[in-house]
Amino acid sequence: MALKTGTMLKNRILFRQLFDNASFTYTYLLGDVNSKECIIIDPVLEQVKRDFKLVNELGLKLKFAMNTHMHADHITGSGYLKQLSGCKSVISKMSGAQADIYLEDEDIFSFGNYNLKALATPGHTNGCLSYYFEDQQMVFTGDTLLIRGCGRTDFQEGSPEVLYKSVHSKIFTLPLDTIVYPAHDYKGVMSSSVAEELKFNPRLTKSLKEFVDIMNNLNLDYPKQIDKAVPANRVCGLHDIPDDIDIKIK
Ligand SMILES: N[C@@H](CCC(=O)N[C@@H](CSS)C(=O)NCC(=O)O)C(=O)O
Ligand SMILES: [Fe+2]
Repeated sequence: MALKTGTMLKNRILFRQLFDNASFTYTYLLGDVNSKECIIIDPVLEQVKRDFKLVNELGLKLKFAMNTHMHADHITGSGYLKQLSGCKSVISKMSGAQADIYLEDEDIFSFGNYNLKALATPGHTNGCLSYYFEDQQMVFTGDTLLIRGCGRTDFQEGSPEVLYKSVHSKIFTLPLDTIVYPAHDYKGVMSSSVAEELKFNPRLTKSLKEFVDIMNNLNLDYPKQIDKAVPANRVCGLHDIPDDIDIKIK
């Protein structure tokens, strides 16, 4: 039986930050307590059953499974969530990935009584979007802006110059107390703020020239799942996963 929620604080948003400890990915659940509509941002395939169980326990109805970009390090849970819930999948038009709904810069989308705005923030990939939730002073930055870091720019059409411009023009211009929720953190930090990143981000506080130099010398290994994740994510992740199949990527 679904939990009864929202009896005291009618306008409070239902918000959960969920974690996948294999890929260090944060998945976000946002729900409208009144209408019961909810969305999920950046679901991970291996965690779909956990996330969908939570949606049901909270008495919510999933409207959109959204991605901030075509991920390279994990397979999105969008396809499987579609299969389980009948929700629509959402990604940017520029991502080159299949989805039911495509967003572009400044597009507004809603769940329940709430609106979010898509901000085109390319640089990590061409199709990176950040999702700005002005009403709750939140921004979901995907891999564009990480906490004290940023997405790498050495594959998937990455460009340090483009990423620098995206962050400075689209994220750092948001109200200073906007809370930044990234797609990953590798050090256990869960959120930041625009003010904090403007002051302490060791990459993006530098000049463009210094930033480009840093990004061109990160020398990171490619994500372990890249060869499976990108082709799967191009078709909205995997669908129809039977119960007896171990969906963990070896
Ligand atoms: N070791 C991980 C991949 C780590 C990684 O490359 N992370 C990406 C975001 S996922 S596309 C990134 O942009 N990192 C930036 C950084 O500075 O770490 C794996 O094998 O999956
Ligand atoms: Fe990424």
